Amino acid sequence: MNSRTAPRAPIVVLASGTGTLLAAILRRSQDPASSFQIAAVVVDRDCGAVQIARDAGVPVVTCALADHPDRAAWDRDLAAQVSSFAPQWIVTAGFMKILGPAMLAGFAQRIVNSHPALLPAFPGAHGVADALAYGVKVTGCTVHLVDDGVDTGPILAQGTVEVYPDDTVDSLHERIKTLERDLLPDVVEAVVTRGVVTDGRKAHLK
Ligand SMILES: Nc1nc2c(c(=O)[nH]1)N[C@@H](CN(C=O)c1ccc(C(=O)N[C@@H](CCC(=O)O)C(=O)O)cc1)CN2
Ligand SMILES: NCC(=O)N[C@@H]1O[C@H](COP(=O)([O-])[O-])[C@@H](O)[C@H]1O
Repeated sequence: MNSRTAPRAPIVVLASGTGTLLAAILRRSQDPASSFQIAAVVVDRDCGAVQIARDAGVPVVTCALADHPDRAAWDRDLAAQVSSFAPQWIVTAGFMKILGPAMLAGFAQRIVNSHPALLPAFPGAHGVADALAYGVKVTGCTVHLVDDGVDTGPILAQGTVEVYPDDTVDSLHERIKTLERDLLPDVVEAVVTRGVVTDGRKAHLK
């Protein structure tokens, strides 16, 4: 049985949804061979991710936009809360808020997001519905670095999913999530252990 002696890199996961991507990252972190640990889960609303974190004994912080006077104050508070856990990397796993200047300055090039479409196609909060409505035959997911745009950051990995004629948003999204639950933990392990080289728009795992 591999038993790590090296300290595990702390990461913070941001979530807003059912939390199945968080659960996948959590499972990977609990593998004796993994190189990272989840120091905290930060949510912007009450959601399924909260109970998943609590059941695993992971600290949960809620930072809701409605609890702040404006978006900039929310962004600053979010950055302060995340910083308090001294993470090496941040992962947005179904986090449904666009991060602002405070978060991006505080963690430049250290935020990884998983998006349920093949970027640059179908960015935004409704990527699966937009791809289905467009009539694409193939879609998928994209794991990328987060920048000041919306889903415009350098791409680290992608996976493809065939679209079936009878697909609904839910059936297609579930197949995409199945892909993400493998790809995102793989990328997290890779960025923690190998790091990332960026060259303009392009990014490569070392
Ligand atoms: N600065 C960035 N922040 C975030 C990015 C990013 O690429 N740059 N990715 C998102 C995740 N995401 C897509 O993968 C995404 C999530 C939400 C939205 C959005 O339009 N949110 C609205 C509110 C929607 C809601 O509350 O339901 C908003 O923030 O006003 C776009 C893309 C994580 N953050
Ligand atoms: N644009 C952001 C976005 O749509 N993110 C998507 O939210 C889902 C979260 O699933 P989960 O709540 O089951 O982990 C994932 O499919 C992720 O790609």
